[in-house]
Amino acid sequence: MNVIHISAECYPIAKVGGLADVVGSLPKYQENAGVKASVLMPFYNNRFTQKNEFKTIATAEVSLGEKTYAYQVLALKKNSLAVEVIFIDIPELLFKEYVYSEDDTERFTAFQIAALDWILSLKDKPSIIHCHDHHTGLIPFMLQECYKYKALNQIPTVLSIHNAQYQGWFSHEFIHYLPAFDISRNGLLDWNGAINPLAAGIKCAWRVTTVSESYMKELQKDANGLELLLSHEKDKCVGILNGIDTSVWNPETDDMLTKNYTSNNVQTGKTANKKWLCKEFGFSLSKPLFSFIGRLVYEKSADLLPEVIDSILTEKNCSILILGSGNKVLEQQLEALKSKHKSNYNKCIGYNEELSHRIYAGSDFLLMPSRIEPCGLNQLYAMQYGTIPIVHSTGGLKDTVTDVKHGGFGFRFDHVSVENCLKTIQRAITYYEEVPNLKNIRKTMMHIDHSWDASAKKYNDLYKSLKTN
Ligand SMILES: Nc1ncnc2c1ncn2[C@@H]1O[C@H](COP(=O)(O)OP(=O)(O)O[C@H]2O[C@H](CO)[C@@H](O)[C@H](O)[C@H]2O)[C@@H](O)[C@H]1O
Repeated sequence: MNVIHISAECYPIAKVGGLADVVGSLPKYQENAGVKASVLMPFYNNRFTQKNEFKTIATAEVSLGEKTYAYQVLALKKNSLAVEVIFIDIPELLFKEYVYSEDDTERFTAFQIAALDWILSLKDKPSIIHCHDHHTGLIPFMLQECYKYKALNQIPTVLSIHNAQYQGWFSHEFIHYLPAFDISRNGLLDWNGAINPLAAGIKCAWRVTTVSESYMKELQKDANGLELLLSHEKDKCVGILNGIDTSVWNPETDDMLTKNYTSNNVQTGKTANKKWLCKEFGFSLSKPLFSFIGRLVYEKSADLLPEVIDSILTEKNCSILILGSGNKVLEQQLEALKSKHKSNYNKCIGYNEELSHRIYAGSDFLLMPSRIEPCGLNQLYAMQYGTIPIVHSTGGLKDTVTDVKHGGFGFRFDHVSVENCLKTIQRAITYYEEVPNLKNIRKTMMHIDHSWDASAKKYNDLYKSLKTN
């Protein structure tokens, strides 16, 4: 059995967020569990593509309405990645520095058509096509409905929803971008009067997965307009919790850290990493350090951060560090707070992979007040590095973090508000001050197996249940 994952992001090639981490790691673990896995993604103009050499394995053209774009299918000359990755290079559309841009309808529609044209040309076809998020949501529809893909329509499709907030909507006036199909079937593309690639994927994929069980249930009540569809299709939906790549996220071997450590020397290891952060960002080593890493958007409750930071630092004895980018007004507010809280607040506005590893290792607590968190990887990385997560009880956060008051290893609160964030941070500060040694809770967290082993097997079993021949 062989699966091809089709995705806009894949770590370490192109990463905006957690989607890249999943597509960069799940296939490796699937291979270990006996299913051959590869990745098909766009060819961007970024550090990875500049630093590596590629060979052309096919050339062709893709049409979007009246326009035609030449493209190549590329593979790495020397593959140092754990799985095979194939690239669709449409220079006029996809070859940009950043993964996403304003013309994503054209970019990702062309990418999906080129991807299927290439699969159609293969002698050995994949046994499963696994799509990720709305950027690849048209694929299950096209396989099922477009005349030219008839030869592929017995290949089972799986669509994973990493984030249902983004759906890739575009107007019906662009329906001619898609290869020919029976137009009376265009209702499959529609949701609320627009072409909705995520909705089309949910309707047409053989199975739909969400990245945690709780998120699957939540989507039936709150899915940015798709609630009805998701409750209607619930029998083909399954929640499979994300894992983490322990060859990348491992404090014992992570070469981005100041000092490597295991659960046996977690205290000294974390202190050495905290010292580096405190020196770099001007904090006192003796105060508990709370960090936030992520996209500065509403789903992550990033809009609450300025008020939370200002209140907590006016009253309490702790330090706060923010790493993220997103909403520009919020970025400015977070910048401005620095002049008021010089010695115990700092921020890095931008994207910095290495710093994120150092923050997971050197912080005492990681803040994740997300309003919506389909799975969340940050809390898993934090726990892997012995850092205590503070989370809103939602989605995957609810499925992976148990509160200390129930014998667990984190702090949870139920409703998102500045007040509840503050109360929970206060609870964590008291815990930090009163529990003489956080070693035990850190050790407990570090011993939990968050690797992909169990979940990769669940995906493989799901594929096997869909096999048609
Ligand atoms: N400024 C920055 N600098 C460096 N690194 C940064 C960064 N901002 C974010 N990151 C990194 O990006 C990743 C974020 O992953 P998450 O899964 O927590 O959220 P995201 O919303 O992107 O993913 C969506 O998809 C994933 C995967 O399914 C789900 O877990 C999640 O709930 C869903 O919202 C982590 O690796 C984090 O360290």
